[in-house]
Amino acid sequence: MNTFASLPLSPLSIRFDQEELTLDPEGPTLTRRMSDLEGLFADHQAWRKTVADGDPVVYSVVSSPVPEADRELPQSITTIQPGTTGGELWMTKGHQHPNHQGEIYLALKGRGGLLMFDGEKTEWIDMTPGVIGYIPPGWAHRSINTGDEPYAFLAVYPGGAGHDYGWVLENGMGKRAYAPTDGSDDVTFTEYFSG
Ligand SMILES: O=P(O)(O)OC[C@H]1O[C@H](O)[C@H](O)[C@@H](O)[C@@H]1O
Ligand SMILES: [Fe+2]
Repeated sequence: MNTFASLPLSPLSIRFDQEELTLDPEGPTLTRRMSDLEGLFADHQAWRKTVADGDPVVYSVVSSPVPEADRELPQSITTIQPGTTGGELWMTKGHQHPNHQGEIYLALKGRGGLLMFDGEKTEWIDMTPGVIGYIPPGWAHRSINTGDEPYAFLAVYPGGAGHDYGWVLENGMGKRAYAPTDGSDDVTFTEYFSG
């Protein structure tokens, strides 16, 4: 729940700035630095070094004022910076919705991937501007920047869906995505070992 939840609900026009990747009016925002992604990259030593070497911002999320409340339909723009840690592409923490509800993403800028895991199978969608990725109920989801500029996407999700980060720490995401080493554009995948 956020501080906007008590506002009266009325129809709302929200302006999206394609260059700045901002929303106006703006609701809650968050910034995740490398230190916020503890236990998620396979190479813990590389993760620790990146934290010690300046703890860069990995991604930020700006939301509209639509509250995360039951029956509401909030939306947010997530922008992931390009980079790798131990070869693994920079990514969101990833989460499961505790009460299994769907979500859609629309790629806006840059190049990325939508990795989904239902506890057994993984699915990957290449996200380039204009692609809508559908996350069915019960699939944990993580976004990954596969390019060399910021990757941004719009998310629209049920306000009561919630974010379960422990599920991903416990179950992983099935696969990990690494930058290509052969000069191609192809992401390399490895099986998930939480290490
Ligand atoms: O919550 P994370 O896994 O860190 O992902 C970052 C964000 O991605 C999308 O924008 C989702 O709709 C947000 O709800 C989520 O917070
Ligand atoms: Fe979600």
